[in-house]
Amino acid sequence: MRLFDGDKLVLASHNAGKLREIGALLAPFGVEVISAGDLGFDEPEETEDTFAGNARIKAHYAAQKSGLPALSDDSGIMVDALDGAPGVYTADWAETANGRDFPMAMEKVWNLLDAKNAPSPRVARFCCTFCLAWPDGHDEVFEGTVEGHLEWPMRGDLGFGFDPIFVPNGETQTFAEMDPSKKHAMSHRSDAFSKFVKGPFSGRA
Ligand SMILES: O=P(O)(O)OP(=O)(O)OP(=O)(O)OC[C@H]1O[C@@H](n2cnc3c(O)ncnc32)[C@H](O)[C@@H]1O
Ligand SMILES: [Mg+2]
Repeated sequence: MRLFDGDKLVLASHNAGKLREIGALLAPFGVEVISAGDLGFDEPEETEDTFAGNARIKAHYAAQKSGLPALSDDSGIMVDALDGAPGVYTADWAETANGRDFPMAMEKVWNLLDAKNAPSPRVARFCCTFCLAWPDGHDEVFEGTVEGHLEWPMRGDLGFGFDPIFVPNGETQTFAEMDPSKKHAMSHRSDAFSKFVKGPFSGRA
């Protein structure tokens, strides 16, 4: 049985970094991928306070509009000494009147940690929740994490978002210094993707 009619999947994200990474993860599966932006879809409001809740909003919105299965990614960074912030609100912390400013958001996180005299290592984890939604309204959710800590100053210009200050456990490079294939091997996104592959994509690689 084919899981997707025409093997076409909408990626319900407007984040170029995520689209690049999910596209690379999906590449071996022979699925035709089209992004919500390519289809001219706007971004639904992310009104939930959980990764799964917002992932569901984005995936269902794209599945309903396109009539195709849609895969969304809601993600963020949780810092232990900030009680899990910015978490679900990671993108919001970067919002300015002129668009998103991630260096500013990273500096804000670091300054808050300094203000609290948070000890080192400043433990943090990236979380990623995928939602695969079908036009008939059902969905599946897959969650992934990667543990690590934050370092300052920012290092590296690969990756996106908070990558320049996140060092995964057992590594010395930030995600932004790593070759993308190395980040793929250990990231929260690849952790969620491995569960996705064991589900709907089982046996297809
Ligand atoms: O909602 P979509 O359109 O998918 O794109 P977004 O950028 O708004 O994505 P989120 O709402 O999920 O916000 C999560 C933010 O967390 C950050 N983030 C998520 N995964 C990351 C990663 O692998 N590396 C660095 N930062 C990441 C990134 O800055 C995102 O903007
Ligand atoms: Mg978003």
